[in-house]
Amino acid sequence: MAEIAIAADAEPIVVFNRVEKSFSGKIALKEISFTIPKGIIVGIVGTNGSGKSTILKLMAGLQRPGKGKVLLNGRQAERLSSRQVAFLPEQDMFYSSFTVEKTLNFYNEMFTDFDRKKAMEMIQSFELQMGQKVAHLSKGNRARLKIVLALARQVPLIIMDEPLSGLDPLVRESIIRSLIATVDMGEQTLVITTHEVEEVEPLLDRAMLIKDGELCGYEEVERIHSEQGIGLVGWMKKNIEKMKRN
Ligand SMILES: Nc1ncnc2c1ncn2[C@@H]1O[C@H](COP(=O)(O)OP(=O)(O)OP(=O)(O)O)[C@@H](O)[C@H]1O
Repeated sequence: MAEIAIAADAEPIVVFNRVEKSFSGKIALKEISFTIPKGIIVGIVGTNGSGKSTILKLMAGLQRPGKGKVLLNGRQAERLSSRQVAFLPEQDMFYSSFTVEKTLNFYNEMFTDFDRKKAMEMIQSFELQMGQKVAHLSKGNRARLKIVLALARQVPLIIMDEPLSGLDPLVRESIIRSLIATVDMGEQTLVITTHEVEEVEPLLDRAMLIKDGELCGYEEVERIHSEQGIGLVGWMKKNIEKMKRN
C-alpha cells in the first residue's frame, strides 16, 4: 500500500511524499506517503527490520531519500539544521567519562534551544545524581538521561527510536509518565518507534504500522478503539493479514 489518507491534516509538520530508500540496492522503504500534523504523538510500530528507524532518520534529515521528498515544516528535511529536531537514537550517545552535570552543560552549550531548567526538573523527578559518571549509570538511568536530553530541547519535533528497549517494566512506566508530563503538546510533536505497543498505546494519538518497508496502516488510536473495537496489537494483526491477502 503506497499511500494512506487520513482526514485533512490542518498544519502538517512532517510530509513524506512517495519516499523510497534503498541500502546497497536493497529496498528498505517502498514509496511511502503520509503526513503528521503538529502537536500530536505518533507511534511507529512493526516487526524488526521493517523500516521504522529509516523513517525516523529521514524525518530527522540524517538520511536522504532515494526517491520522493521528506518535508519538515515545508522544507526538505535533509537541508534543515538540527535546530528543528531533537533526535534520540537507539544507541547511547554519551561521553562516558562525563558526569550527568557535565553532560547537561555540554548539551546546554551545544544547543541554544536547550532548556536547562526543564532538564533539571526532569533530573530531579528521575532522581538522577548530578555528580555521577555516565559510565556508572544503570541501563535504566542512562535511558532516563537520554530522555531528559531530548525532551529539554525546545524544538518543534522530537523523535525517539526505541526509548524503552531493554528496560524493565518499572523504568518503562516512569519514562512513559515523564513523556506524558513533559512533552509540550500543541507546541511539540513527538514521533516514537517501539515494540512495547500495549504500554505505549495510551500515550499515542496516532499509530503507524510498517511492514517490509511498506506503510500498511496509519490511524487515529481513538478511532481504532471506537470504530474497530480493538487495541493496537489487534489492529496490527488485522492490517498485516489484510496486506498478505492483497
Ligand atoms: N545503514 C544501513 N545500511 C544497510 N542496510 C540498512 C541500513 N539501515 C537500515 N538498513 C536495512 O534497512 C531495513 C530497515 O531497517 P530499519 O533499521 O529501518 O528497521 P526497523 O524497523 O527500525 O528495525 P528494528 O525494529 O529491528 O529496529 C533492514 O533490512 C536493515 O537491514
